[in-house]
Amino acid sequence: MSEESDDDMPELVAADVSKVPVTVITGFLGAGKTTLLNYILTEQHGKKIAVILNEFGEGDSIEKSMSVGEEGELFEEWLELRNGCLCCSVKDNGVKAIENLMQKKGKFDYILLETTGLADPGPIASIFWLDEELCSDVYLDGIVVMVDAKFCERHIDEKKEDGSVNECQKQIALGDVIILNKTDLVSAEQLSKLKDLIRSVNNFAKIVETSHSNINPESILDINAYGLSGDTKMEDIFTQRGYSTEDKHIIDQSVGTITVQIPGSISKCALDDFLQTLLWEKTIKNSTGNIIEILRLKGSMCIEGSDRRLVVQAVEELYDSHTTTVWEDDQPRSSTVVFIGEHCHRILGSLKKFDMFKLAAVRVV
Ligand SMILES: Nc1nc2c(ncn2[C@@H]2O[C@H](COP(=O)(O)OP(=O)(O)OP(=O)(O)O)[C@@H](O)[C@H]2O)c(=O)[nH]1
Ligand SMILES: [Zn+2]
Repeated sequence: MSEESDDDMPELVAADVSKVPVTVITGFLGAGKTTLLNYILTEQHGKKIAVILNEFGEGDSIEKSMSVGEEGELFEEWLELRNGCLCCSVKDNGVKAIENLMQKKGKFDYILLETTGLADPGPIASIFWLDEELCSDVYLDGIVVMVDAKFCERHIDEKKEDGSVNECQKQIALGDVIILNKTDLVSAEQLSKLKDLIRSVNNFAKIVETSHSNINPESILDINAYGLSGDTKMEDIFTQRGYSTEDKHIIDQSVGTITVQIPGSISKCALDDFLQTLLWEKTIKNSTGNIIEILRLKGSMCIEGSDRRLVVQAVEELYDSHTTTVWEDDQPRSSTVVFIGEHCHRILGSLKKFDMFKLAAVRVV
């Protein structure tokens, strides 16, 4: 055991069988989310899955269908959800839906939640990730983003009047798995170009190509993207996912991914100090003078005085960390941090002002 405070002890959520995983399915209007849920509910996969459709439309209150699939049969119930913009009011509605659902615990072992096409998955993810009451029942397994292979390029490139990041880029940035759907409607060349484009925004997510949302559920369920079982592969990312956008035509978009590796160990204090400046104070600028706005961050850290890795996860301004696996004696000690967000290019100079990044090497993608 390491000698750390209780705060640093691993919350072994993944090992807690009484908790139900939630996968959030997001993606642009008409990308194929409902088709995916229908497909999963009728496939034989040995799981009893509860689906929450959160398609808010016009009107005051909409009846929502919730299906619990059990050995191919569908038990249908109706959940009443109040209407409202998903981004700001999903907390009440989403939590209520899950709470109702939890009374039927035992009848299902997995929850899939479909958001509206225009939703920002950030706030939704934070609810399932960090809401204390809810988190005793469920945990966020990951965010799956459905991308329409035919129209994504147009959406990703859209400029918002206020200059903020558009929904499409935001969704892609927050995706743990990105499903490139409707591949039947594009050529191999278009598909390859689109993949480059997606990689230029989020180079960390797994990309799966499908048509008619026809997917092996294993690629999107139980992915444990919030790393509670120990993200030991993080260190390898720096060398393995060596994708480079050099020589490729990339649109003029500001959201991107960079991976930074720091040899040796760093102090927990220095890490917290950096994360709070980056995520809360938001005062760190890149070399072009633009504030770095993080959408998603993941880190596997080697902390001074600890014999275990510390996994850090952030979604927008929220972050959380927990100790995971033990460092083996022969493993070189290092930390890897993946930043996904706005103005993440050319940030090494700014990072090096923080002690923990003095020795850092960076890979920009
Ligand atoms: N050609 C083609 N059509 C598809 C594919 N996947 C889904 N569709 C069709 O696209 C339309 C939209 O699919 P949905 O599954 O309703 O998409 P959605 O993301 O749930 O849409 P919203 O909830 O309105 O945002 C439907 O008519 C589907 O049949 C595909 O791979 N290829
Ligand atoms: Zn839908």
